[in-house]
Amino acid sequence: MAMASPPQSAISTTATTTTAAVTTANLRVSFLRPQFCHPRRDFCPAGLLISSDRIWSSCGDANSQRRLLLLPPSRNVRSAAFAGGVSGPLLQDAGATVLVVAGAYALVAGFDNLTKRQVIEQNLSRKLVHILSGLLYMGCWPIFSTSTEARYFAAVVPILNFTRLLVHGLSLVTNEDLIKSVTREGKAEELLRGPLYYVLVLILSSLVFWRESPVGVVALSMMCGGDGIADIMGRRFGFHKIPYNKHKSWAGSISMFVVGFLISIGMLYYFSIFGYFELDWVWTVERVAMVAMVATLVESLPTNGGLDDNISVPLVSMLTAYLSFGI
Ligand SMILES: Nc1ccn([C@@H]2O[C@H](COP(=O)(O)OP(=O)(O)OP(=O)(O)O)[C@@H](O)[C@H]2O)c(=O)n1
Ligand SMILES: C/C(=C\CO)CCC[C@H](C)CCC[C@H](C)CCCC(C)C
Repeated sequence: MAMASPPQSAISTTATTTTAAVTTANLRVSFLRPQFCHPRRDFCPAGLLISSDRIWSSCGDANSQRRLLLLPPSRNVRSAAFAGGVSGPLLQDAGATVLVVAGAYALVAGFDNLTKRQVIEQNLSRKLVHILSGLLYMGCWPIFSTSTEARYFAAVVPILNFTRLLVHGLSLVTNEDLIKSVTREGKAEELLRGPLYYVLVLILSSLVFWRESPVGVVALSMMCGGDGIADIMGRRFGFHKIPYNKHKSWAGSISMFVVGFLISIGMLYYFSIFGYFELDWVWTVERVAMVAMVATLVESLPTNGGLDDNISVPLVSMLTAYLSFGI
């Protein structure tokens, strides 16, 4: 990220002290429009704009459209679980990891059970697992501690699922239940495509963006909620096909745009409640709408069996969100 390089003469003692005290890994971020910038600020060498209680990072020159507010972990961040200092961050993260691993296992087993009992058909089960697993996974992020290592603990869950998919996909171990819940045709090797890419994206998002950036939150919302609903709605109501792709329908794409947009806004609001970032909502709605539009367009394109939606949708969402949000 390009940081403004402020004049050396403008460095204040307060700025230097505060900068030293704050490590990047422990910072929370806020994306605000220029008019939200704190009026009282001095420059420091790292490109951080220091105010009395907040640290601003400039993503360009002084007139840049983007401003990034970095906050040290503080009283503002709410921990959803294991509150209090008794357990310590390590224990909290270990507990949260065990809980989410169990949740992931229960989700897949639960949908397998529903499919076996013929409560829902296999394809609907697969799409509901697609929608719910990523969204619930993201929804669990606040139960991890505010420590630097928290994201690595959280990433353990998709990493374990990655290993599980690999082992079963390569038929090293056979588990018909897993195959039934997450594949289209019930073939083991299918685990090595869509589902594997899906968990890879979860790993990437938690390690790179974590809960501190709207980029990962929006990309996962589009992949899980948007792309998942396009299939469900498209298969049921997709009578009118898109002119350039006879396999996709207006109903699927419009549902993807609307639901992906709403879930993205909902998830951003959810994380802002916990204080991980603050957003100017009018500005955010515009940008999320743009990301949803680009992701929907890319999803609707013919691929001829090429690029999987679980790669194209999150990657293009990340890129668009990165360009529009600024990080
Ligand atoms: N914009 C969209 C997206 C999907 N669909 C419907 O949902 C089905 C599955 O779409 P998609 O998930 O893109 O297909 P595949 O990649 O073949 O399947 P999957 O990703 O689920 O493995 C399509 O055949 C179509 O009926 C649609 O109508 N409009
Ligand atoms: C069917 C899928 C993709 C095809 O488009 C999704 C596959 C999902 C994985 C097998 C399971 C992933 C679990 C998540 C990493 C964690 C979910 C935790 C939550 C608490 C349920």
